[in-house]
Amino acid sequence: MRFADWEPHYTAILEYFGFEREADEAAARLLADLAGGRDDLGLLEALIRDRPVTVCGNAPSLPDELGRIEGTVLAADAAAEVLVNHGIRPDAVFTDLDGATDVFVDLSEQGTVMVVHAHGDNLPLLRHWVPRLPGPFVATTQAAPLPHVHNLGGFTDGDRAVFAADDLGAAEIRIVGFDLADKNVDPLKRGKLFWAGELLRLIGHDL
Ligand SMILES: Nc1ncnc2c1ncn2[C@@H]1O[C@H](COP(=O)(O)OP(=O)(O)OP(=O)(O)O)[C@@H](O)[C@H]1O
Ligand SMILES: Nc1nc2c(c(=O)[nH]1)N=C(CO)CN2
Repeated sequence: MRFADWEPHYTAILEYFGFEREADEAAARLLADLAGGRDDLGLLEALIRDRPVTVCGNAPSLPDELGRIEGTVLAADAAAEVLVNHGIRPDAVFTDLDGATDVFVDLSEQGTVMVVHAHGDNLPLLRHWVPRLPGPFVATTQAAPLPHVHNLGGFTDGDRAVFAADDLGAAEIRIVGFDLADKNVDPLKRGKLFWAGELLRLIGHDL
């Protein structure tokens, strides 16, 4: 999605949550510095283009849906750990790092593409984790893109993975481990899941 098409949705999200665009922009600049020019978007695209892709969210239903996974596996944040615990190494992990553990470092060492998202509320996490991830790396922002910091559209880790699969030409996108009506989450998370649903509908996924 072009930034001009994404921007109205982004502005609405900033307003809804009271997030600051300037803070997101500062985070994107920090991530650009920390990444030091690493940019494996081409590798991510090669994993996705013309292939069936499964995006795994971290709803409590994920373990029961593992049998539906096929093709390239994109994990949303802590869903990666659930997959690893069931013997599945994701091809890429989309993360703002709030679910990061040393499992992410192991995955990075094994060649999983880490798609790390900068926003105004994760600067300390970026500083902590980015230097510890040695493998393939893609930097993303929800604000205007910078050189080597991409904006493929989307907001939460899960819907951003679906936007990336869509943008990078997946042959088919299967979505598992998403429960956007989950009541066992705090109000902030409920708002994020609401927006995930709105954004996914925009690109033809009505969950
Ligand atoms: N019921 C659910 N609970 C949690 N995550 C869900 C759910 N349904 C779908 N997801 C997707 O799974 C992603 C990863 O979930 P995780 O629990 O790791 O959330 P998170 O790190 O708090 O995510 P985010 O920071 O994007 O809100 C979420 O970003 C969301 O897109
Ligand atoms: N500023 C800001 N941006 C975000 C945040 C957040 O908590 N703060 N959380 C996200 C996904 O959970 C995505 N983007």
